Amino acid sequence: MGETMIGIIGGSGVYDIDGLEGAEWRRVESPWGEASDEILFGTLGGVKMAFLPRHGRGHVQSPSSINYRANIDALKRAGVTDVISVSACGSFREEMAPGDFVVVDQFIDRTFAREKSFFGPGCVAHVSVAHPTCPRLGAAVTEAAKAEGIRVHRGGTYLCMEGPQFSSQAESLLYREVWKCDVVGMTNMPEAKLAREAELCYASVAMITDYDSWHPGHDAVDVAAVVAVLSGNAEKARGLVRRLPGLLGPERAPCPHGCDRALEHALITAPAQRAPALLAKLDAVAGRVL
Ligand SMILES: CSC[C@H]1O[C@H](OP(=O)(O)O)[C@H](O)[C@@H]1O
Ligand SMILES: Nc1ncnc2[nH]cnc12
Repeated sequence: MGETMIGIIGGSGVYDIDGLEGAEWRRVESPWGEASDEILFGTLGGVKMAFLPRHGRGHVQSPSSINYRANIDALKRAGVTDVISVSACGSFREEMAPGDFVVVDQFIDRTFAREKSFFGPGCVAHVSVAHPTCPRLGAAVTEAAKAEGIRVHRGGTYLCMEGPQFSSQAESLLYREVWKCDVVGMTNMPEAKLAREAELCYASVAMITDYDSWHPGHDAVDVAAVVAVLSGNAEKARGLVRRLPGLLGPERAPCPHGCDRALEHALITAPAQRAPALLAKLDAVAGRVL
């Protein structure tokens, strides 16, 4: 039995969390470069917490400039076991209205200008992302949202676009009507894939801010519309986070879905052929199996 450390990745509008005992911002060095910001450490209800603002305090990183590898590596290196992302998203469903939360369970990755793996020449690995989110964590997040009185939908497909521009109406209709996606954002990929490579449980909460640009009864999304809904959503997200320690507890059993053993059969490079420089960088992410 290990110790739980809950990692929260805060998206647009969520640049800190409150109520942590012994709260302290600390930089975590990573061989993968600079994380988006320092990490806020502390405890909540006796459970260790680590909070990282995805875009940095003051929102300085764009979806394409975020160093997702450094962020996930820094969280893993700091001892995080479970990662919960809270993200501002557009909705493709009438019933997933601005102000609602959606506990995402699937992704379509349309990003193309990001580093997507910790592995590569000298140490090749292929993890499964058939089920990219952890159902145990998703259940806890759903329960936390319900306990906070948030309108929450369990399950949904998140279309991750490169951005930074919002979608054209034709893209919005394609994602909604042909691909049957539920929400759209710019950041959960490759974050979720990297969390899986790092053997971290990952859940994602989409905080709906708008109807993107498909809805005949609503203007196409812009930042002003997102920000108008964001502050209320951010308060709800903080309430949700405060409920998590009570639901997850300080002691952590192995993940029943195997997220924490994702690398068990993923490495394919022959041990004698593995590149020492890459292995050194993989110490936190893959040290368990190397
Ligand atoms: C400010 S609107 C677009 C911006 O908001 C979302 O960020 P996050 O996923 O970190 O909450 C979206 O992905 C874009 O980065
Ligand atoms: N409509 C939208 N598209 C992409 N990212 C978003 N973040 C919030 N709303 C969004």
